[in-house]
Amino acid sequence: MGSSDLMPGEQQVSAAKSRKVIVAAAIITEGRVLACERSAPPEVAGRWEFPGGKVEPGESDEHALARECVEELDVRVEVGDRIGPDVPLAHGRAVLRVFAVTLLGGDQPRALEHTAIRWLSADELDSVPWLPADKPIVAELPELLRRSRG
Ligand SMILES: Nc1nc2c([nH]c(=O)n2[C@H]2C[C@H](O)[C@@H](COP(=O)(O)OP(=O)(O)OP(=O)(O)O)O2)c(=O)[nH]1
Repeated sequence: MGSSDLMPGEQQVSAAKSRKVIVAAAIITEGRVLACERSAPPEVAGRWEFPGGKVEPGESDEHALARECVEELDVRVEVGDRIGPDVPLAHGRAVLRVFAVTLLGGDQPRALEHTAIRWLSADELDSVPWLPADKPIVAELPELLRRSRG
């Protein structure tokens, strides 16, 4: 059955199911968040983001996030609350979903896939060129960072 055979409500459910979710981690430690400079592809290289990637079929958001943090930064993490809304990407075919994350076991991130990584305080959030979709998430961070200073 093609999507044109579906009733309008069913089409919405079908669209939501096929929408890819990109999960990303705002890793927060002592009032700072980890920002990562993309190395590829060329159209986004040099822009800054939160580490993360696509949720694979059958995988939970939390599992995908933990997997990406190991692959990209070689760190173990505990996944906390969502930050901000789902942000539409790629003409609505994907969404960016960001979670607050903390490091486990004293692990220290290493840039295995990024050009550079940098810990930013609330006052430094505007010092890097974020990917456009990250801006509404970054706007939520000053409050969270102040609270994490303890
Ligand atoms: N990881 C990540 N991707 C983001 C952010 N903001 C944003 O617009 N994106 C976009 C860039 C990419 O088009 C897409 C994620 O692609 P990706 O290369 O990180 O993930 P992937 O799972 O396809 O790749 P990989 O980890 O398997 O190499 O989402 C962000 O903060 N973090």
